[in-house]
Amino acid sequence: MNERESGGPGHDVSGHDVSDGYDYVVVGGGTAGCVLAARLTEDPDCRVCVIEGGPSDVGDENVLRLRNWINLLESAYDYGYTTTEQPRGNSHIVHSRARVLGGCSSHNTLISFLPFPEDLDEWVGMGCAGWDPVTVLPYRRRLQNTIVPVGEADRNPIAKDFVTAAAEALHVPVIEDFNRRPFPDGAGFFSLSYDPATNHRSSASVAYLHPVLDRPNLTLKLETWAHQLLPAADGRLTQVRVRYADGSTGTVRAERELLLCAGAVDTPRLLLLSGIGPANQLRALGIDVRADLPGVGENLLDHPESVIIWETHGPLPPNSAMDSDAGLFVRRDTTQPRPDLMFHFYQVPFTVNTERLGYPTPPYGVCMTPNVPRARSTGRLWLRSADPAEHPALDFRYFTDPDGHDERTIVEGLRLAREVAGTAPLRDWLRREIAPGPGIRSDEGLSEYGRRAAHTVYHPAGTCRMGAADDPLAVVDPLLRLRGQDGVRIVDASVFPTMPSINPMVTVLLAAERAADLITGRPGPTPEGSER
Ligand SMILES: Cc1cc2nc3c(=O)[nH]c(=O)nc-3n(C[C@H](O)[C@H](O)[C@H](O)COP(=O)(O)OP(=O)(O)OC[C@H]3O[C@@H](n4cnc5c(N)ncnc54)[C@H](O)[C@@H]3O)c2cc1C
Repeated sequence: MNERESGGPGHDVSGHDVSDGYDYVVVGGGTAGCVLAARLTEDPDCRVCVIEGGPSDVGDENVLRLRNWINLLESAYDYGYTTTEQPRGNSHIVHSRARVLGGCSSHNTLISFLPFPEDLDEWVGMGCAGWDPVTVLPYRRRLQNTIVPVGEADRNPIAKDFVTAAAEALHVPVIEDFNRRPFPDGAGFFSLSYDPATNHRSSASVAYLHPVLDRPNLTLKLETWAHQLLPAADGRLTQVRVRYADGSTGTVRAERELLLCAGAVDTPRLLLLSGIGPANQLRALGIDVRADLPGVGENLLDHPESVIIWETHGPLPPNSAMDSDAGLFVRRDTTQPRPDLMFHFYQVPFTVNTERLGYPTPPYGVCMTPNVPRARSTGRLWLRSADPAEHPALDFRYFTDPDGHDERTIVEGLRLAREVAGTAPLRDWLRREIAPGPGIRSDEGLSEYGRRAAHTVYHPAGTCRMGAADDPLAVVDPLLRLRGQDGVRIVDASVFPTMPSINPMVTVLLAAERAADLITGRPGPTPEGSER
């Protein structure tokens, strides 16, 4: 498997990879990469190579068992990116990104929401023709993941009581299936990509790759790190330099296209290391500029959240799918059709950020994590050096939007969380509020606490955004082709021009399904009038 290079950078080399080549080389066997690899190898004559930095998930119960997700954070399955100093937020957030086949769909919580039609309308408004809801949402019928509402046996009594209390306190409906139709607000158990009988993931890897691993036209190169894109002899950018697990290096060539699916941190990182990005930044690091694309690494999006924690009167019943099985959507701006505040309810106390601020960890507890569905603060990512091993800098610029929308959303979220907690039947489980504590009630106090205890919902996106030809920060066109370079497309969360209001994994899956059609020319699914 580990072919050694026999030529220099920028030239064809005579190793196995380059002489044989593949039709498509998928860089990153993550959420989007698994979809593409499975779809493209449906044609037995199409040879596909997947380069994945992490190990296989096949037979690995650590990964496959959904409820173990929290133990994968900051483990050997995690690249563990950090942030730059966040003057108005929390500088200590670790941005977990999965290092395993299936990518983040192999270590996330698999909450599965379709994007709202208006989320996709926004993309069209940003110049992304062809990404309208009528075209994109019917791809839900192509998704191979098993997406189901949390199973009855996994519905913990306290989570049920949270749903009842939230609906009662905030006058929102209880929603049985969040994916049935668009909703302005509501409380309920989430839909998850999992098997309720076994608690096994229905990740992109499980759903798309496991069934086709024996296809002779599919090659997986695991624990293999892509660190530079190179042109082939014809000038097309279709070669990629890789480092194998044993430290040897090689070059892998795509005869048709390179498909970058390394995610919202590593796809722009790879482009920058290949001399594609803001020219001044690259020159300052001594990297030869191949293309001045100012948008690479810009538009770093996320869903920021905060946390409010209660101690419970005693231990909770143990059943759960993944400890955050229910949630709440609130629409504060009633002129809008979509919610503008979301909560996850955790039946465990999530104290990683509050402990650092000096709050105690209760023996038994729960928390709510209000988040900002369409945050207005955007950040950027850049290389710290030309060393491919050094992590890039991630500056999310949390809570810096000039009109204070993001901070206000968190403050109002903390207040609404207290209303829910004060409502029966949830109220009867709770002994006392641990963080921020009942003494903190002013807007200023709640904002200060909410921002310092803030976390991420782990949804970075947008760093190679898709856009029209006249968008100076667009990195790919609406066909996902890298601007100004022949032979490369990007298919992952980095192409999102704006953040969908919901947890984004299904949007990544839909985008990858659509990308497979864009690549092969296969027609998309027929539109339906009432998709969802
Ligand atoms: C802890 C956590 C919880 C989350 N929970 C949810 C949730 O419940 N619901 C939801 O909708 N979203 C959730 N998300 C977000 C969601 O999982 C991601 O947005 C989505 O999976 C991203 O898909 P992707 O294809 O863009 O990237 P990824 O799935 O991250 O795939 C990137 C792949 O590329 C590989 N790679 C990266 N760089 C290289 C390189 N240079 N060479 C070779 N391989 C490389 C990585 O190993 C990885 O496998 C969560 C994320 C995390 C981290």
